Amino acid sequence: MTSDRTASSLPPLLDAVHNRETAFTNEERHKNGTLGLLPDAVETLDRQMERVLWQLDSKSNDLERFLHLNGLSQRNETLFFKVVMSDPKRFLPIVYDPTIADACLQYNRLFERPQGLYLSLRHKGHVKEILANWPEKDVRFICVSSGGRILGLGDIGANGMGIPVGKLQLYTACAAIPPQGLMPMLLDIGTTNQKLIDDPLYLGLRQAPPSSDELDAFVDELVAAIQELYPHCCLHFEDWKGDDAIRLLARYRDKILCYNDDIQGTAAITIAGLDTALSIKGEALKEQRILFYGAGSAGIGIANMIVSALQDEGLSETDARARISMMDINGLIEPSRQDLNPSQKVFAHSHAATKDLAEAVKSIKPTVLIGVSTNAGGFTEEVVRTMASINDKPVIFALSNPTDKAECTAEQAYRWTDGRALFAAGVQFDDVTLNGKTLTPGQANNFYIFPAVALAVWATQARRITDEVFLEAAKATAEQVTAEQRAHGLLFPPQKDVLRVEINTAIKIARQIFKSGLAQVPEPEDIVDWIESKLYRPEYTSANGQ
Ligand SMILES: O=C([O-])CC(=O)C(=O)O
Ligand SMILES: [Mg+2]
Repeated sequence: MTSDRTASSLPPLLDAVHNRETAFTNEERHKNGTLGLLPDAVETLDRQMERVLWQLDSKSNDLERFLHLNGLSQRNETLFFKVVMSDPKRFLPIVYDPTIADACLQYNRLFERPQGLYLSLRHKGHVKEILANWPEKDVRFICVSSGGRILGLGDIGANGMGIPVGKLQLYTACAAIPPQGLMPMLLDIGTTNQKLIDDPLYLGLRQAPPSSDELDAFVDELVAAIQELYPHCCLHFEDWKGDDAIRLLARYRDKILCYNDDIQGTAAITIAGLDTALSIKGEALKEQRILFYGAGSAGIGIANMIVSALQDEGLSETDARARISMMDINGLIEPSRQDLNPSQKVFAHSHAATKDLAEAVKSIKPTVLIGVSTNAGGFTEEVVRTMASINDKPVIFALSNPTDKAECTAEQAYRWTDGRALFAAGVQFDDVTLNGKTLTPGQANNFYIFPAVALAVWATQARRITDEVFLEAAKATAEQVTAEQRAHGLLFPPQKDVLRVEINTAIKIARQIFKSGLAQVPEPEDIVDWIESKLYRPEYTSANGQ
């Protein structure tokens, strides 16, 4: 991200990167020809933010606020980040999950201006030419989705573009990574979503997705083009269909700089939550019996990372896997199942076949129940009450999102366990008051992890991203929950501190990358100062290429 952003061929008021709008001084207006194109007042960034906050207050719902902020991001990038970073607890749920889910469902209808690179299967054989059309020449991260599994919404094809755009905004908002050099990408491979195919306003390819072989060949072409055009670029896979996600990560993880946020990022934040929950319970991970409800890319990713963490506690791989059971839409994963993929098969333990989660909970007696099913309400009263009868402090994570896909709500988890649950969800639920006590549910969302990983990877120019990086991120995140916060049942650091937390996490990860020999820059003497000096700040300064 060393390119010179001071030069631009766009008129100043149409160039979101350099635009200061009413903050252009009279002298600047003379120079850049905007005199008279702006009202008389010359304002500070803070004053401009005051206006945006007023405008947001006057909107009637979060989708309108999302659209307003999205428009702002395309008009004045600095002001956009100033607003979002001023109050992450308030704005993350607006620019990102859960509001972004509403936006993605209607993305083709809300569409005004393209915000990322659309790479259509139609462009097969010409991927490099298409990539070269992107105006920024020093691309450091590409967040790419096929739209095949967006959040808990299923396949929404090209409407999925909202996610790479939103995820990359979080690189900056949560870890102060400079926004230039970040490319959102939608790999338009078609969709199985007939409703969208039939919608006259749909913007993507109107055909069924290709075979996995054809898809892999297309992604191979993409990877080759990226390596040629952007040799320092990290490929961030996001929201692919489960099988594609697992297969593509296995295909590239040892060959190129890449990661899959749904597999590795979600796993890391879940491990961080488990770490905090177990410290509250005063127990070790190896003492737990863990049941997953959902066995797609997120479930498998979390399960595998728990296995790695258990191996670190001294267990063999077989013993570690024995502590994990999984259930999916077709029932408990056990050896008689004929439909299992290789990543699921290793978690098939002898047990009678069942499709009933409550029954599985009664017989397996898990201490930890993790929902990654997108089956809203899957954690029924019977399931949660059974968890409460087995455990003094049941650990219940209902990770499916957006809000209306969660396996249970925070209120249900607390009420059905008499306030004893150590609960987290993929989205933020409000505090719950029960018997005069206020309980604060955690948000086990990968936004605590992937921006920090990206900051460390960018700063160190890491060659590869290993699972150890994500385990380090999990550990560093959990460590930042104070004893006092733990005493209140908080499983994650407060969202208002997300930027500080992730910078601290990135520093720990960077140390680990240097130690592992995967860094491609010399280790600085003072790693803290070194990272701090690279951070983006939403100010109108020359440091931000203004
Ligand atoms: O985006 C989120 O909130 C978490 C995530 O990666 C997903 O659900 O795919
Ligand atoms: Mg995702």
